[in-house]
Amino acid sequence: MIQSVAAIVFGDGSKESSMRLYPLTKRRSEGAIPIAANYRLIDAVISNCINSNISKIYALTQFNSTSLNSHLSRAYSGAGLVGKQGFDVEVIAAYQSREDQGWFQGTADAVRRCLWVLEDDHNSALEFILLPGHHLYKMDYQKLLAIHRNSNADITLAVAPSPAYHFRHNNRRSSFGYVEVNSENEVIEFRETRESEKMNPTAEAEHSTNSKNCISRSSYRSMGIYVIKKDAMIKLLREYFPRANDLATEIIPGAIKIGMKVQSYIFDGYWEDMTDIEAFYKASMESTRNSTSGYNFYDIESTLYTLPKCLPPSLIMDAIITDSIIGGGCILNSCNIKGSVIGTRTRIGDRSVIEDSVLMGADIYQQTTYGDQSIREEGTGIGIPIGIGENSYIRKAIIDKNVRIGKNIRITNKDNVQEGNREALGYIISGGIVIVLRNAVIPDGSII
Ligand SMILES: Nc1ncnc2c1ncn2[C@@H]1O[C@H](COP(=O)(O)OP(=O)(O)O[C@H]2O[C@H](CO)[C@@H](O)[C@H](O)[C@H]2O)[C@@H](O)[C@H]1O
Repeated sequence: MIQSVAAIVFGDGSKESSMRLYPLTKRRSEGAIPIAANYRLIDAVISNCINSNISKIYALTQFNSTSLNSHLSRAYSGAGLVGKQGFDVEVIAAYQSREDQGWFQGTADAVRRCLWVLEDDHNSALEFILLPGHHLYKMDYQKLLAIHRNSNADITLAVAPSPAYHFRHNNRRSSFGYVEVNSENEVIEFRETRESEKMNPTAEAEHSTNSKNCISRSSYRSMGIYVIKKDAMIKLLREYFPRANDLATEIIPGAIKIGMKVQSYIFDGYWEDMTDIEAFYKASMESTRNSTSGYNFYDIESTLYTLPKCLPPSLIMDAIITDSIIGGGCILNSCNIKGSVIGTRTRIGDRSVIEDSVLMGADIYQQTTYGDQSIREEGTGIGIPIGIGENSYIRKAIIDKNVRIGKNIRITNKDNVQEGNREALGYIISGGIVIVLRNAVIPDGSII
């Protein structure tokens, strides 16, 4: 068990960052979003820590954190639950004190205000690995740590290739870190680009190859993953930049400026940073295919851990299912499911068709009163049980948890709307994908 390093996982800090995956983040933080039927996004980064033998993990949580805190403490506290002894996930929920008033103002402020925990005598960590809690990727952090130690860096950033690709395919994201490195992969420039800065991708790509000052410079995207020496972290946060709130916009560029050694670790594996609904939808669709691209949920070398659930096996009656993943405890009648993710405890009625969709399932099995057929009123939501009713058709949609969808409905984005807020009706359209809100009721016969 490696004790000299501890992980700090960022839960979700602000209203702004939570808007990226809205409405999935309406009542939960990004890391608590269900993925691939059985898991939560944060399971990927916690599992990376466990599989990299990093035994001490702090999770800093703040915004909409109830379900994240609950998941982390039930799945990973007390060690034994995921079958791994000696690992400890400690949730540090945002707090206020006599000295520290107000909420955490950003990633740097959050870490600074937890330094008293991180500096505690029983904490033997000499390095911290700082990790966003909602990215989907598999990384052996020991490789990152080896680069950090071998280069004797104060800070090491994990970076991904192809910034130009990122610009083309992800122009909706609010910010990202642009990293330029020399031939030794030492970071010589780090710039956080906000949405307001209109950056021309072609010009950026050229800049990286035509740069005059360096013989060889390459540009990368920061993954928001940093290893920092404990001493450097304390000095940066307390002495050099005591008022800085953000690691990416203030601390990392500041460290380079004052001459600290900032190294890069180039990661070329699958990485999805879930910057918007389309990215989440794409990653979910990839999970239904047994291809080499995308996140490998079936890799026995690096298990994806989560909260073990006591669920019965899925009951599949006369259903036709292709290219899909089905979570535990589902009840699937004579339905047709294609290219979809079906979350735990999903119930689908006869003759319904689900295509290219993500169903997040339910927290409970239907109780008789609310879903009672005898009190059902046609054309209203009254009496509709949790799940998908009979003879319904859903295509290219994300159905959040505990949704009650009636019979004879169609959710296909029939008017091909790209962006639309219909929260009052129980759904939002983002990037052409219909997202039905958690706990929403879609009455019989609805057409979306
Ligand atoms: N007070 C707080 N408490 C707990 N958690 C908090 C927090 N404030 C923020 N977080 C969380 O910390 C992570 C980093 O969030 P930021 O909003 O600072 O950066 P962003 O994700 O835009 O970009 C970052 O990640 C991209 C890659 O996705 C990089 O390119 C870029 O340089 C980097 O800033 C997110 O998981 C966020 O939810």
